Amino acid sequence: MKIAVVGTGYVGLVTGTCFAETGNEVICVDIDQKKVDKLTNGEITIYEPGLEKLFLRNLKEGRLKFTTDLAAGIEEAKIVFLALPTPPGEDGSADLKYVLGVADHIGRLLTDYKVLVDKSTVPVGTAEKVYESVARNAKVPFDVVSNPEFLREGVAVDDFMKPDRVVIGTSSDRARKLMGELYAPFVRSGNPVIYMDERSAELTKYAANSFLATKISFMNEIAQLCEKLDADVDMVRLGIGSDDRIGKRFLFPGIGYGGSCFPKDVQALAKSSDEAGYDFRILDAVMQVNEIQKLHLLPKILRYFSGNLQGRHFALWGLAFKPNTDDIREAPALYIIDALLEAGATVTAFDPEAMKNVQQVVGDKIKFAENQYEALKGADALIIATEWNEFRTPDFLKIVSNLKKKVIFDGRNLFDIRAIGELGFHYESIGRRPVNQPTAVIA
Ligand SMILES: NC(=O)c1ccc[n+]([C@@H]2O[C@H](COP(=O)([O-])OP(=O)(O)OC[C@H]3O[C@@H](n4cnc5c(N)ncnc54)[C@H](O)[C@@H]3O)[C@@H](O)[C@H]2O)c1
Ligand SMILES: O=c1ccn([C@@H]2O[C@H](COP(=O)(O)OP(=O)(O)O[C@H]3O[C@H](CO)[C@@H](O)[C@H](O)[C@H]3O)[C@@H](O)[C@H]2O)c(=O)[nH]1
Repeated sequence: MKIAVVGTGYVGLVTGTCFAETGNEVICVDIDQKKVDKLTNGEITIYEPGLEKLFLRNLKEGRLKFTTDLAAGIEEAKIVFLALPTPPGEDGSADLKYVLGVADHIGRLLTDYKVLVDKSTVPVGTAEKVYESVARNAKVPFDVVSNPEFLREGVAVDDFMKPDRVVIGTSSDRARKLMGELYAPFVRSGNPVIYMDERSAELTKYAANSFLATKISFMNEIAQLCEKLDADVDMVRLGIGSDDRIGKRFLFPGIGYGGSCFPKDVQALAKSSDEAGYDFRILDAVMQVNEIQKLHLLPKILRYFSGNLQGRHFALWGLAFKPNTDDIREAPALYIIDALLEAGATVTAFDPEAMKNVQQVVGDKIKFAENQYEALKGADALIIATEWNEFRTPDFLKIVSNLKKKVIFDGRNLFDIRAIGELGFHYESIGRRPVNQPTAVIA
């Protein structure tokens, strides 16, 4: 089938590549000429494990093309995906200017029936708004479908190729049939395509992200309580996660959720709810807890250094909002850096993929190291903000020989408490007992 994907960012590129991989002819459209040139020349524009191989194969075999020309891009497509940004507006609601702007433009370009698909995360009622924008100028029939995307960065290819479910919101039999054909190769038995109306599909996306964010904030509160009651959150997590009704996943406490989706989507659902005259109390708590959690390590660090970080130097492992991505949007590490600098400390950071992006934001306010061990040189303590695999099993001898003292503040609970205690580290993590708490105040 011939399809077009408008917006070739994270979701657009994964969507286009994966549809090409299942034999479709895909044209991706973007307004960013530089991005389109790079992609056309075989240079991938996002870091996503496993994507480059598929991208290059489909580009080479001619199933995947890129253009800035919307008219040419959609001309022959039966289905046109809109994978455009929906950033938070000033009041927290999703800003639909990109989606509705393109919809308005597409109305003028339609020459035959097409299915237009909202792939972006959009509030309830957007499919109707898109329909109206297109209809203002369209002279041929068309349908608008809501098909929210549930992929996670870092495992996006797997999530797209083997989705837990595909949600398709449409009230048109014609659109339903075409969408069913397109997704047929992706859904295995037990992982269904779920058809519903457009509004329910739109809400499903926000409900999924908000529920997952709620799970995380809930566990972060349990972790806070563990610290107060001298319990261990890892034990509690195992204890509750083995109940199928709760499930093992997304129960990991840490320094809060970040990324381009959870923070903006929880906020947008709260705003939609407000506008609908419903006070969604849980969401307010989820956001408040997350704000507090991002800086949960700071009081621990301050306490260890007797309330004064002036002149202290810290090594920071991890900048991306989670491992296997270079994405730093709403990354907790950025909040920690700001707080440390404000307290008069200095920072040398290392991240396998995200250093370039952070450098663009913070400039020379912090230093960047070539590798994780170089970051430790002369530091008073190591802070861990992202759970990259290479940080999980480090060479502890190298840590000891580079750090000034054996002190680690771990925002992702990477190390076994007993093992790290035996190595003589002062180690503080999230919701677990501190190891080797000094009895004397550190000068
Ligand atoms: N990133 C994720 O993991 C993820 C997962 C699921 C859903 N989503 C949702 O998908 C949507 C897109 O997110 P993203 O992360 O891919 O965004 P992104 O910012 O990475 O990419 C958006 C792309 O759209 C392009 N663009 C902007 N205006 C355009 C126009 N008028 N015509 C053509 N192209 C235009 C930009 O140049 C950019 O390349 C958002 O609604 C987001 O909430 C994102
Ligand atoms: O137990 C957990 C799991 C995750 N996180 C944090 O939660 C954030 C989001 O993680 P994840 O969901 O893996 O990343 P995203 O790529 O942002 O994916 C989410 O947002 C996407 C965009 O909407 C959706 O498509 C995905 O289904 C949804 O998982 C990150 O900061 C993680 O560190 C935790 O703190 N504890």
